[in-house]
Amino acid sequence: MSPLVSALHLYDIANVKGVAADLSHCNTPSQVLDFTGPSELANCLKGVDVAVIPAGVPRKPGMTRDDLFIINAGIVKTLVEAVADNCPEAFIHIISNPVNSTVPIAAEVLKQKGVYNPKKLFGVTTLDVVRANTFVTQKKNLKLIDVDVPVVGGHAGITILPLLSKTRPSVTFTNEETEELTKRIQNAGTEVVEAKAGAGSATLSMSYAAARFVESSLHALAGDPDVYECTFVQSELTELMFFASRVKLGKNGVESIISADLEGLTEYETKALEALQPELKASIEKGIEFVHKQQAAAKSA
Ligand SMILES: NC(=O)C1=CN([C@@H]2O[C@H](COP(=O)(O)OP(=O)(O)OC[C@H]3O[C@@H](n4cnc5c(N)ncnc54)[C@H](O)[C@@H]3O)[C@@H](O)[C@H]2O)C=CC1
Ligand SMILES: O=C([O-])CC(=O)C(=O)O
Repeated sequence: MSPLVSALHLYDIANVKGVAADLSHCNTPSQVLDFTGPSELANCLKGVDVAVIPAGVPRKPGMTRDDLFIINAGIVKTLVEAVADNCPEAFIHIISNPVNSTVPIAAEVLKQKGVYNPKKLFGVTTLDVVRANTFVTQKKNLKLIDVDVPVVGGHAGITILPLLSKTRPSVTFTNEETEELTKRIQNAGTEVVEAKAGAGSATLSMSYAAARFVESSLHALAGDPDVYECTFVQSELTELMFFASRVKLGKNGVESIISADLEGLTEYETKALEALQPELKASIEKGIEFVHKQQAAAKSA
């Protein structure tokens, strides 16, 4: 790995074994980073090319991802402020939920700091693709390495939309299979939360997904011309300000958004795409409003 390309997982580095991380300039042990204060955080962020933010509380059974907003919104805002101040050119990967709102929060913070680059802010939705690929592989007796299902929309419930008709290699599904697989992929996070019965949400699979997305980012930064991932980014694919889709990654972040995935959708996918938009719009607006309210409160204080 080029010394210029370093990745910093802002918290719980042990969770992302396999991520290429250059933490030599940090004073803390690299296994578990426990930032003791803003100056240590600032030191660790200097010169970082990829900053990953997974900090925050996970769900317990019965909660939606949106129920985490009340705690995680402020955490993400604070950490993105630190990224803006110390490594404004970095790719920023937001894992903390609710991703549908925390990414818009991050965008507003970066705008306030005058360093927003929409091509370098990513909501990490890789786990949805990992799950879609796994479940399709199991259902159709394929080889996991061959399968790629684009997952678009957002990262919560019905906003997660696997485009099964666009599966590569080409696979056909009955209506029942499409419905069953779509629901399974949309509910997979909740399935894990319930199985863990209060002990948190997906961690190992998330670590794998985070590592995959960081590795793809490092390849893009290193000049690899063929890097594609699904991610929740500022987008003009729909009327929504942010939308997850396949994107081509390059040295400067998002090089292009792959619009072809939304062409020629099945009737099921078209309806699901329409149905997800009001919920996703509300989550995006909630994130933006949170930052604006905090800004107004700070001004009047
Ligand atoms: N985007 C995705 O696909 C996924 C997102 N998640 C989300 O990732 C987040 C973390 O989940 P887990 O790692 O399982 O939770 P966890 O409880 O195991 O770890 C959270 C970490 O955040 C740290 N933290 C809490 N407040 C902080 C602050 N103010 N500043 C810095 N660090 C702070 C905690 O000390 C802890 O180390 C949750 O919001 C969860 O919903 C989890 C899985 C998948
Ligand atoms: O479901 C959760 O709370 C964690 C998450 O985002 C996922 O596993 O996809």
